[in-house]
Amino acid sequence: MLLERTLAAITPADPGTLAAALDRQSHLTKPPGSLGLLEDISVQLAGLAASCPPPLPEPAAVAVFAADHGVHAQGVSVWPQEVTAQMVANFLVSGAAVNALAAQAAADVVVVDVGVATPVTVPDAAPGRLIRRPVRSGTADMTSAPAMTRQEAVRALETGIAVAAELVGEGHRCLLTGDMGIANTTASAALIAVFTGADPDEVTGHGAGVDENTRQHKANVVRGALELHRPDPGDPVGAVAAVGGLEHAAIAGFVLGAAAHRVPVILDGVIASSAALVAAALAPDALAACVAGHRSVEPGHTVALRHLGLHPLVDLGLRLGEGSGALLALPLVQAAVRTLRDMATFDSAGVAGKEA
Ligand SMILES: O=C(O)c1ccc[n+]([C@@H]2O[C@H](COP(=O)([O-])O)[C@@H](O)[C@H]2O)c1
Ligand SMILES: Cc1cc2nc[nH]c2cc1C
Repeated sequence: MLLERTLAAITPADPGTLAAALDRQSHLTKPPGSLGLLEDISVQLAGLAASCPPPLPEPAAVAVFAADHGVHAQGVSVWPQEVTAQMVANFLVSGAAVNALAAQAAADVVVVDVGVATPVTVPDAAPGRLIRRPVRSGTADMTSAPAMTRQEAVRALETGIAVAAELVGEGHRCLLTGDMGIANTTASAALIAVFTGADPDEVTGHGAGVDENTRQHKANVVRGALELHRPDPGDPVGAVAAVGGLEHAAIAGFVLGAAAHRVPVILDGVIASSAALVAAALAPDALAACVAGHRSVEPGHTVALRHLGLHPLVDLGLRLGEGSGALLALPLVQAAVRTLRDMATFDSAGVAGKEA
């Protein structure tokens, strides 16, 4: 099975290359540590590629995984479910934030329908790329049934793995996660509560704009679903099937696929990080490929990042999704590799080192 083969292919960063990259960083013409997180990212990517310096993470592609959520029926979002399909159409005509930010960062955009509930109307001659791999038409309402079956969760995971393989096969050397799914911050909060042990109230936020009363209702919806299914963090497929979303499972697979190909993957916001919790529970070494693009204002995102041990590159008060925060971080990840690759050492530049 593709999932099992992918998990078996994920191995830790190369320790010798990590050491070589750390050593090179300490000889570059700057006070050691002065490039902050960029130094850490450059060392991480060297270890991932087992090459110092690592290849530049370009060209890049963002995959926007789109799906719908049965839990929408509980009144957890202020937006109608049809917006998911309508935004997919908008991505395909380049009208969304992801398109503008991808153009700025020179990244390709692919949209993957893993379970949009409303038929997607693709405008004539739309320039965008849509991969149609629906696993089912939206999830079931997690407050009364598992969101999906285990088999469906595996199919969504394997769809994400296959999309990562496709993009790497085309020559992409940096993958970015994106998501679109009305009500998906509810499923994200549920997953974060499962994998971090946090209380639902602590990890449930305002999503795409619910008021405080609705946020509290949303936290209670999450609490009810967790009491009903009692998802086990030791069974990540079962957990994502019970309270996750099709895009969450697909993004988890996308992360695993990137890690198996030893290509970095820049995570977007709270949806991506909740999916990364699933991926890391399946294969902890997948984290060697993960970079946190940004910190979303959604409270569960901070909790998930802390649990994953990831440090977000930018913190701009974003709460959009679509891959927006990952795209804004992409030039920073590329810059990190350039510093390790292109800077002179104290020796080569004839710059005096620190005094003893
Ligand atoms: O990326 C984030 O952290 C993020 C935070 C809040 C909302 N969103 C986006 O908003 C949608 C979900 O919001 P909601 O309120 O319907 O759950 C979905 O399409 C997400 O991409 C995304
Ligand atoms: C308009 C809109 C655009 C989005 N993009 C990602 N999530 C979204 C949610 C809404 C509501």
